[in-house]
Amino acid sequence: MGPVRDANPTARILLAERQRRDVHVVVNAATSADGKLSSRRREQIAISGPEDFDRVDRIRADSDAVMVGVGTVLADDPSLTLDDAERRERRTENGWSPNPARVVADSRARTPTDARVLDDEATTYVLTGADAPDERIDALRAAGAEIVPTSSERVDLDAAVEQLEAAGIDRLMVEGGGELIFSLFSAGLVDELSVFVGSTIIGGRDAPTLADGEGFVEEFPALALEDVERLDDGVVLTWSA
Ligand SMILES: NC(=O)C1=CN([C@@H]2O[C@H](COP(=O)(O)OP(=O)(O)OC[C@H]3O[C@@H](n4cnc5c(N)ncnc54)[C@H](O)[C@@H]3O)[C@@H](O)[C@H]2O)C=CC1
Ligand SMILES: Nc1nc(O)c(N)c(N[C@@H]2O[C@H](COP(=O)(O)O)[C@@H](O)[C@H]2O)n1
Repeated sequence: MGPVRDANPTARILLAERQRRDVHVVVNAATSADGKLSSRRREQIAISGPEDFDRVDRIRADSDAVMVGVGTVLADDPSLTLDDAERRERRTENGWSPNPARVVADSRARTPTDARVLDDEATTYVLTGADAPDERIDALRAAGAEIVPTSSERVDLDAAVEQLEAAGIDRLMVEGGGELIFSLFSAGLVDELSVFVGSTIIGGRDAPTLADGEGFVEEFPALALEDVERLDDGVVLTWSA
């Protein structure tokens, strides 16, 4: 990775940002052939297949925590736990929790108290912003969430990652959605990006894409292509950042 970054001044700036943290951040997502994460109705779509879901499960198993934005919780209600019982067992044998912890970036503490990420299967950290209502924070705490407060309107991802690191999270997998992924690139926090690109077109200017947010206009994060793999009816592309 070193020589690739050194050859690129933009990457050098991002590297300087990233060196402040030791947490390794791996972003993983599935997109349609036209780069969409889901339809404009924000309904979860089966973009990939069983081989890719197994690959996702493997990355989860190797992670200390799996993170999503609250938009994904509200749209998909994911569990973010491991499907494969043997992987859970192996983690336990290694002295880890059976499932990785879960992390939700949720500025205003909108995560529903009956969301699957708040079940008893794993520790769940909810990262909040300065404007999160106290009663919502109390409700999430009562539902079992560990609140990680930050002091900006949207979650200050740099500060939040620092707090997660202090809680023992060294390897953080991020599963989306597009708003959160853009912000992580913007903060220079991404180390690795894996995208399953499927063989379907979703279309729609309002459908979420891999990196939404405001978009970059001057400096664009540079990636180095590390691997290309055929899987299911698509391809997995892996870059280092
Ligand atoms: N195909 C795939 O691999 C995946 C698809 N998705 C899809 O993505 C869509 C959800 O994506 P989005 O709407 O983009 O929501 P998101 O999951 O990126 O969450 C965005 C929300 O997170 C909160 N947030 C707090 N701090 C933030 C920060 N610093 N930066 C950005 N957001 C911050 C805000 O409330 C913001 O509205 C759903 O349709 C879901 O189905 C989600 C995950 C994976
Ligand atoms: N890798 C992948 N392939 C697809 O085809 C998808 N639709 C998604 N979506 C995301 O996967 C997460 C599901 O989590 P659980 O299995 O419920 O734990 C969720 O975040 C979806 O948005 N991913």
